[in-house]
Amino acid sequence: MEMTSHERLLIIDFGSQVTQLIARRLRELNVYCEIHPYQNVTNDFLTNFAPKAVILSGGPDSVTREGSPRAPDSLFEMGIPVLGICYGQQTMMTQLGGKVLRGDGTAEFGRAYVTPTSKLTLLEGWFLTDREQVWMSHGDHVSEIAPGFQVFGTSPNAPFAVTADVARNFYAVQFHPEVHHTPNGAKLYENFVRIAGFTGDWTMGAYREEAIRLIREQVGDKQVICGLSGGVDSSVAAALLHEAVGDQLTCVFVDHGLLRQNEAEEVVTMFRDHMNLHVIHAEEQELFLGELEGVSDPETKRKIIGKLFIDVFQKYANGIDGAEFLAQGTLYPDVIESVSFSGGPSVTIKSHHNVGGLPEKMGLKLVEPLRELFKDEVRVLGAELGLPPSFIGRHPFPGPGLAIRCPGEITRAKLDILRKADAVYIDQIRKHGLYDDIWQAFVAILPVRTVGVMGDGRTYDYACALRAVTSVDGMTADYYPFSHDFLGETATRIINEVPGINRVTYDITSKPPGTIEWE
Ligand SMILES: Nc1ncnc2c1ncn2[C@@H]1O[C@H](COP(=O)(O)OP(=O)(O)OP(=O)(O)O)[C@@H](O)[C@H]1O
Ligand SMILES: O=c1[nH]c(=O)c2[nH+]cn([C@@H]3O[C@H](COP(=O)(O)O)[C@@H](O)[C@H]3O)c2[nH]1
Ligand SMILES: NC(=O)CC[C@H](N)C(=O)O
Ligand SMILES: [Mg+2]
Repeated sequence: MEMTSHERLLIIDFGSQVTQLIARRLRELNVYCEIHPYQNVTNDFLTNFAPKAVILSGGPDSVTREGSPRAPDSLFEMGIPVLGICYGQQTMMTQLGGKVLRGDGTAEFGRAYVTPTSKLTLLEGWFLTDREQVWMSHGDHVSEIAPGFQVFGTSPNAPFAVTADVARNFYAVQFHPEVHHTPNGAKLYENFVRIAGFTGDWTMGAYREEAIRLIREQVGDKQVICGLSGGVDSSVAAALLHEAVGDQLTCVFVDHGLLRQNEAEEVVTMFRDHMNLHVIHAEEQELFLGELEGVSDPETKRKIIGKLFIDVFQKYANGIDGAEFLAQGTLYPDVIESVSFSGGPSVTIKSHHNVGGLPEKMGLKLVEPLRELFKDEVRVLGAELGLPPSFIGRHPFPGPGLAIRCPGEITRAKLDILRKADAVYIDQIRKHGLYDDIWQAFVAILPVRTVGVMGDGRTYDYACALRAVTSVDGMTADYYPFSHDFLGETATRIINEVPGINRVTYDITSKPPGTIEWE
């Protein structure tokens, strides 16, 4: 589904680890943008996409290497503003007649300071002092700027830190304005989209209207099955579909035996009684747990679960006359990560069950009305649709559920222990009023047993890890700084209240280098 009527900005991805942050900064400015890997951006693609401006991302390759990626040459003939970042700057210079060198001891990794050398609209409001902190991550450097370009800012190891051809609206910077370590970097994007003439027409109110129209167009008079988990994404997707096609919608809530304590009852009651949705409660515990028996490899678990989800949706669709569509709450980060499946420049970290885990041939056609959105945008849309705050504010819960919080082999006994521990932990978090400060929190049961002493007796039980992170969209995350008192009290409660656990640890890994889930 494409949102064609908005002003569009194109981000050409050269494989930087932080490309999605460029998209985030733009979305915050109410500018619609899409990221596409450089391989896909041909001259024809550019013409069809009709961007109002283009940003070239950073990337791991070196423009000095023969055959390294380039932007399509026609880009520079389109008469639209272009911003090149790091690798993007380097390829722009190379393609427009400048020079880039490798080595020479001018690498910069980490913090650096840029000093302005003349006034530039792109930098307006940026230099609050005589220099700005930026984040650099480059081995190559521009040694000669292209004809038409001028220097507007320098850093000790990047004499061409900010360059521009003002007449053609081409801008090129060596640092990364999209990361938090460039504290005022958002200002550059704000100036860039202003220069390009964006009006900021990307709002959730507009999105709602347009999504409803597109769903109606796509679905016609057919029936839609919606995978409903009770999570934020599928709840918002279901509400949107319900508004669009009314009783042509049937939601299927799959209980795969990997849900949290009381989750099934809560979700089914909420949607049936309070939202008037037609919900099928699919009791498929035996199917999922049976297929997962003896499996301990994380990717194998994910693939099995992804396939079974589709089998189950298909099974229920077969029972409904005219059911041709499957709706899912897939978000933009899921899509970005799935790019690597189609040969994009970045590597696959894990297969999200609803994208990478999908079978190649499917009988049902997908309806994914949230495909362009980040999590925080989905929450705004949910509020717009009138979902209760208790649902909009829920912590995310992954489709594969407790399977990926039980590293190693999954057993029913371990799942029971995990459910109890998780319930105590979340209860603690709520009691201390911390739920809304935390982006996601859960317990993982570890595949080790440890020795303890309780009531003068020896115990030999499982260890568990508590996880709690802060984040905006799950793409990067920090661990939550609980007080020691909170951690101590929670550990005591879990050990006292949950038979089978005798040791509690707190996971203080950020993402990256860790991921949020354990598998
Ligand atoms: N137990 C389930 N039953 C039916 N569909 C599910 C289930 N779990 C996940 N899905 C489907 O997979 C999609 C992706 O799952 P994901 O966990 O990313 O989203 P969510 O559960 O809707 O929201 P959240 O990320 O807040 O948990 C969901 O939107 C939903 O369509
Ligand atoms: O629906 C989902 N299907 C999946 O296969 C999946 N894997 C991870 N997650 C959720 O995604 C966010 C980022 O997780 P990671 O840092 O562990 O990759 C976190 O919010 C995770 O809970 C998933 N959600
Ligand atoms: N972060 C980047 O885009 C790096 C570009 C290029 N690989 C360099 O080392 O200079
Ligand atoms: Mg979920």
